[in-house]
Amino acid sequence: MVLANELAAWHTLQRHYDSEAKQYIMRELFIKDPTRFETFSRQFKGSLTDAEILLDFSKNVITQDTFATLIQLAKEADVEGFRDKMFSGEHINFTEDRAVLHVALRNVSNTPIYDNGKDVMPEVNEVLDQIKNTANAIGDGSWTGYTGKPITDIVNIGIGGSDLGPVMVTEALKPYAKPNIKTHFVSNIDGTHLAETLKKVNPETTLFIIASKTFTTQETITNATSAKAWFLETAKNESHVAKHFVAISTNSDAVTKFGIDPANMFRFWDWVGGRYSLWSAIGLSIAIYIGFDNYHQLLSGAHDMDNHFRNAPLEQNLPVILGVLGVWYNNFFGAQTHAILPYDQYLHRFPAYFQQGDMESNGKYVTREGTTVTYQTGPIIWGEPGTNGQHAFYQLLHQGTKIVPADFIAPIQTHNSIGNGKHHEILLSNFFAQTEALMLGKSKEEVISELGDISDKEHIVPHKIFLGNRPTNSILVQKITPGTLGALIAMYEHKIFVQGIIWNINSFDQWGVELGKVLAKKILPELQNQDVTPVSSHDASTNGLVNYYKAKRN
Ligand SMILES: O=P(O)(O)OC[C@H]1O[C@](O)(CO)[C@@H](O)[C@@H]1O
Repeated sequence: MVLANELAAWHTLQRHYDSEAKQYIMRELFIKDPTRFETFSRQFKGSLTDAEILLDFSKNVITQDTFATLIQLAKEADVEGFRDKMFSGEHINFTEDRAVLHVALRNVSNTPIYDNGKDVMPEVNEVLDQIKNTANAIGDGSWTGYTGKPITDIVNIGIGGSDLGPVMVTEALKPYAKPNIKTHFVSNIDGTHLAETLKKVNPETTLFIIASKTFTTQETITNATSAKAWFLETAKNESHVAKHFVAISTNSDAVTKFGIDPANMFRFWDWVGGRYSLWSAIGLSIAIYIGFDNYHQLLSGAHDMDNHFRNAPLEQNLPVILGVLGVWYNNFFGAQTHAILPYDQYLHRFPAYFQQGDMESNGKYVTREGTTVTYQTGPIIWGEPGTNGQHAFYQLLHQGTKIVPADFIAPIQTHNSIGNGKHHEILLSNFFAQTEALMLGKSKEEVISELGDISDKEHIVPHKIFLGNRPTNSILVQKITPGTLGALIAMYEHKIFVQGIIWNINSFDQWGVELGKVLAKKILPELQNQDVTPVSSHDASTNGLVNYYKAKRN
């Protein structure tokens, strides 16, 4: 595979950008083409769930030529070929020699999917049954604690992909929560996270889910060990652990060594990347919280989107469209970041979830061939829910010096139609107004005509001008249901896939998180050592910081 910027379509895009596209003014493009919304919007409708998504990408700095060439870029990068390799279990995560098969976990149509010649579906379904049985037993109160009381609280202990997905989804699907179960999440090694959670729960009625693909992650194992010690302070007897601790992992030896009964282990496989693992048993807390049927809808919504990604022509394909538009701004306009702005309070962790999903996948400078890229790769992902973001950072979006392409996401129907729907209409009026304002801007003439007599106000005119022409996608869904959420998440996962293929990087490993972990393990014994002799094994700054800490800590 050649570098992305060696592809013919990339050169065409560069010429197109230099010669005309960088001067495109969206408000003029809209005047020229009254059908621009119809040309640049697509609809997705799930067949297994109620998921419906409208993607309006007409407020982008593109023409039909731009769009056709962006799609051509995806073709030349062989997005379709790599997509098919992913679905057929090829080891496209070649640095770890692994298949990338999170799609198998939501393959509710149950067609065979192979890894190393073996159909993975029977094992996937076995674990799915185990999830179902556990979620049902906790939901109906038949899973009881060591004193015979039903479980009322779930504490998921995990970090990164073993935390962010369940946190985001349980927040997003709160309207579907079972009334008798509360969920809590402990991820940070900072003891405060565990301590504050333990204050809220009772050992007799709490189930701890230890979620770790590797079961070696320092934060998770330390938190799990402290949680077990806390539990045993009251329960006293080790044999009670079986009713209160389950594990989700690929590492059964480490789970057994930790003291969790193998019967209480939910397995998953090395072909599930951590940041794609909410579809595996890592989603157990979700299934317990919203019930298995809703959890199944979540998987089905994602499966619908998988089918769309596999089968829709590229120019109709939502993940492909989002992917190539991101490349357009990242690589031709020099955008450094991409904002995800959900106009739905339930989606308040959606941007944080895709910080890992996107940045751990595509934050890489080495190509699949091991050379250094000569172009930008993954953007910085960030965002907050609307309208809070408006009152915080939108000033920069509207009048700052940086280009920030943004996705605006909103549901047509709210779960909370309080005030006779007034809140939701105000929310949506802001959703529509923001993308309009970002695109249109406000000219000098408009400012002057608004101000009327400007004789004593001329100096403020420049401050009130909005240049506009700031690109956004509007993503309208019918309602945040389990099916819709599943489809939305899968849409973004595949968008990340498309971009990784175009940039010719491996989106499925994460070597970049290792170095800091290794150095922390070297520093820990130096902190544990009470010897006051200053450390000198690091650079001057790190020595200085460690020694300052050691001198001041007592
Ligand atoms: O599930 P584990 O093995 O505890 O890993 C947690 C997280 O740590 C990482 O490996 C990197 O920090 C993530 O990819 C992963 O989601």
